[in-house]
Order: sequence, then structure tokens, then C-alpha cells
Amino acid sequence: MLLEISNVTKQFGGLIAVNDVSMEVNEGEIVSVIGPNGAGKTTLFNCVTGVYTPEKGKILYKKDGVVRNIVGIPAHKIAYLGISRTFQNIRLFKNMTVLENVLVGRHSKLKSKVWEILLTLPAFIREEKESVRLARNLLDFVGLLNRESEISVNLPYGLQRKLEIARALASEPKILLLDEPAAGMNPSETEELIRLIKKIREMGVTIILIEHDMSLVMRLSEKIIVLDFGQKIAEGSPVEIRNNPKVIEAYLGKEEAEIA
Ligand SMILES: Nc1ncnc2c1ncn2[C@@H]1O[C@H](COP(=O)(O)OP(=O)(O)OP(=O)(O)O)[C@@H](O)[C@H]1O
Repeated sequence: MLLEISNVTKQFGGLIAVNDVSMEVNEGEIVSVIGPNGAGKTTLFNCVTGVYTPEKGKILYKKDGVVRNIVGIPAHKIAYLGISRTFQNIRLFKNMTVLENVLVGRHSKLKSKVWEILLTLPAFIREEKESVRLARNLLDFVGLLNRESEISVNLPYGLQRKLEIARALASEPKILLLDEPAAGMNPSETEELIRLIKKIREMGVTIILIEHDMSLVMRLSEKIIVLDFGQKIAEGSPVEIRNNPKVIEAYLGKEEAEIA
């Protein structure tokens, strides 16, 4: 077990966005969270990454052999512990260059003290050079090295999504959460994304993704969790999920599911 979400509930006033959800993620897995619009998928991601504190439940994360409950830990500390993410609505620093965006993602890894930075002491200069080298490696990895000096907002949409992934990887996460990574991509960009996600897993990063593109989900996932109205209605392999009547009903509605 690398991450264990246990009976997590998150409410917004009277609305229960995530209702008693439990799921487990093992090291090296690609796990997808799917479900109709408003099912609670992003809210669950926000609970894992410290954006929201759930009212109930535990989120256990194992790092260096130590298991800790990360509920209530602020987002930047969770990122520091090795859980990184991308967003459904791209959140790049629009007016920064491609390279600068990845360098920002590296921030949590920097060790220099404020005075070393202010006085641009050798330790800081060394660290900065090393950060640039690593950022360029990551840009090469996602296929963006030739665009490093461009202002990020000028990149085509599909490449902005890849840049967000490079930025998330800059903190050297153990777990990467991708929120609708294929949204707005054309079929060839989606194919490249599938290859990229496989390469990221080969690097030893565990991946949890939210995605509406079912072909991507079915091709990549070892395990799929299905949410509907905040509740987990199914969990299983792609084949099990594809044939699960509850899942078909959640997506099509009861009447259509019966006809189908
Ligand atoms: N900050 C918030 N305040 C109030 N309600 C919220 C908030 N965030 C989400 N919700 C509500 O919680 C429910 C779950 O939303 P969430 O965004 O988690 O769903 P989702 O499965 O990610 O949907 P989508 O596939 O459309 O992105 C929705 O009814 C949504 O309106």
C-alpha cells in the first residue's frame, strides 16, 4: 500500500460531494477515478492534495517505510512529501517561460537558505545550475525542450498540458495525480499522452488519474474506481468495469441502460 483513502467524506454545506469513499493505491500502479460530471472526482483529488480537509476519514500515505495520515496537512507540505498534481483547468504561470514554469515546480526541492540566495553565494549558484539542468531534462522528457524560451501561454493547449506534467514532475513526486490530462487534446496528442504516462510510470511514479476519455482509461489503468453522486459504486479492472451494470447505469441513466 502506498496510499490508502479510508471512509473519506467531504461536504459543501448540505451537499455531500464525497461520501464515505475508500480506495487503495499500490506502488507503481496506474489507477483511474471515473464517474459522471459532479460525481466528486476532483473533490477527492483536492482532499488527497490538501486543498480541502475532509470532515471524516483518513488518507494514509507511506513514505520511506513510515505511514502517516495526511488529512489536515497543508497542500505545500503534501507536495513536499511527494504527492504532486496537475489541474483540470490548466494553472501555469502564463507569463513565464516554459523553462521558468518547470523551475517553479522545483521550488520545494531547493535547500538553499534565504541568505544564500540573497547573497548569491556559491551553494545557491550550484543549486540553481543543477535545477536548470534537471528542468531541461524534464522538458526533454515531455518533448518540450525546443520550446523552453517561449512564454507558456503561447503554447498550443496540448503542449500546455504536457508542461503542467513536467512542472508536477519537477518536485520528484512518488505519486502524480492527473486531473483530466487528455481534455481538449486531439487524437494524436492523446496517443502521445498515453506514451508519456507509461514512461512516467516506468520512472517509478505511481499515477492516479481522472479522465473522461474512456479509451485512455481502459488502455492505461490497472484499476478503476467509479464514483457517482459522491459514492464509490464500483472498483475493478477495465474489463470488470466495462461490464458492470451499475457503471453502465450511472453513465447512461437507468432507462437507457435497460435498453442497452
Ligand atoms: N468548492 C465547492 N463549493 C461548493 N460545492 C462544490 C465545490 N467543489 C465542488 N462542489 C460540488 O461538489 C460536487 C462534486 O464536484 P467535483 O468537481 O468534485 O466533481 P467531478 O466528479 O470532478 O466533476 P467533473 O467531472 O465535472 O469535473 C458537485 O456537485 C460540485 O458542484
